Amino acid sequence: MSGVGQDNPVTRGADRGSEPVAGENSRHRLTVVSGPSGVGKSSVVGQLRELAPEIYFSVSVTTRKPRPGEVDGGHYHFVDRARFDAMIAEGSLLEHAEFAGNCYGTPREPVEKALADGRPAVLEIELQGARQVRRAMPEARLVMLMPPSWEELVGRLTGRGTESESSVRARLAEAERELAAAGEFDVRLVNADVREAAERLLNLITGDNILEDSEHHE
Ligand SMILES: Nc1nc2c(ncn2[C@@H]2O[C@H](COP(=O)(O)OP(=O)(O)O)[C@@H](O)[C@H]2O)c(=O)[nH]1
Ligand SMILES: Nc1ncnc2c1ncn2[C@@H]1O[C@H](COP(=O)(O)OP(=O)(O)O)[C@@H](O)[C@H]1O
Repeated sequence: MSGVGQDNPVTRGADRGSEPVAGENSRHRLTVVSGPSGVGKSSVVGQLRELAPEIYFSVSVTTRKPRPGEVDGGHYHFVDRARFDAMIAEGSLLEHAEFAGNCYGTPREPVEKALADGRPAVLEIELQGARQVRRAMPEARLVMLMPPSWEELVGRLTGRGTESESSVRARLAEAERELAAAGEFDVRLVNADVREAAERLLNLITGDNILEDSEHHE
C-alpha cells in the first residue's frame, strides 16, 4: 500500500449500492474509467487487464494518429474521419466525443455482447462520453481516476513525452474541466500507485471488497 493513497484512496459519490458485480443481475457490470489525460488511465487499465483476463476491455475507434508503438486494434482502432462519421450514422457507437481535436468512440456491439454473456466490461473514456453512458445505461458505474496533485498530473503528462506543446496545453485545459466534474462520478480513485489503483478497481468491479463496505454511505 502506498502512503499517499491512504489519505483519500476512494471517496464515494452518489452511492449506488454494493452488491456483487460479477453476478447474474449485477447493476455494475459496466464500469467507465475516466480521468484527466496523464493521470494514468492506460497504465491502471493495462494492469487491471493483467489481473483480470475475464473482463472485457473496450477498444475505441479514434481519428487520432497512432503514437509510436501503438498498434491498430490494440489500444485503439485507428480510423479516418469519414469512417468515424459513418459509424455514428450507422448507430454503431455506444457513445462518442471530440477531445483535444480528435474524435473517439466506443463500438457498441462488442460491449453489448460481453454484457449479454455476463462478462464485466470496462470503458476507458473521457468526460463527455462518460455522461452519455450514464444517460444511456444508468446502471453503469462511473469511476474517475484522480491525480495525487495537479503538479503530479502535469509531471506525468509531460514526462510521458508523447505530446507536442500544443497537445499538452489542450489536454491540461480539458483536465481542469474533467477534475471539476469529479463529483458526478460514483467513485473517485486516486492513482498514487498503479498496482494499488488497479487492485482497487478490480475490487470495485468484482464486488468482493472491503472498500465498498467500509466506504459505503447512504
Ligand atoms: N468519449 C470517449 N473518449 C475516449 C474513447 N477512447 C478514449 N477516450 C478518451 O480520449 C482521451 C484522449 O485519449 P488519448 O488520445 O489516448 O490521450 P491520453 O489520454 O493523453 O493518453 C482520454 O481521456 C481517453 O480516455 C472513447 O471511445 N470515447
Ligand atoms: N501511479 C503512477 N505513478 C507514477 N507515474 C505514473 C502512474 N500512473 C501512470 N504514470 C505515468 O504517467 C504517464 C501517463 O500515464 P498514462 O497511463 O499514459 O495516462 P492516461 O492514459 O491517463 O493519459 C505515463 O508515463 C505513466 O507511466
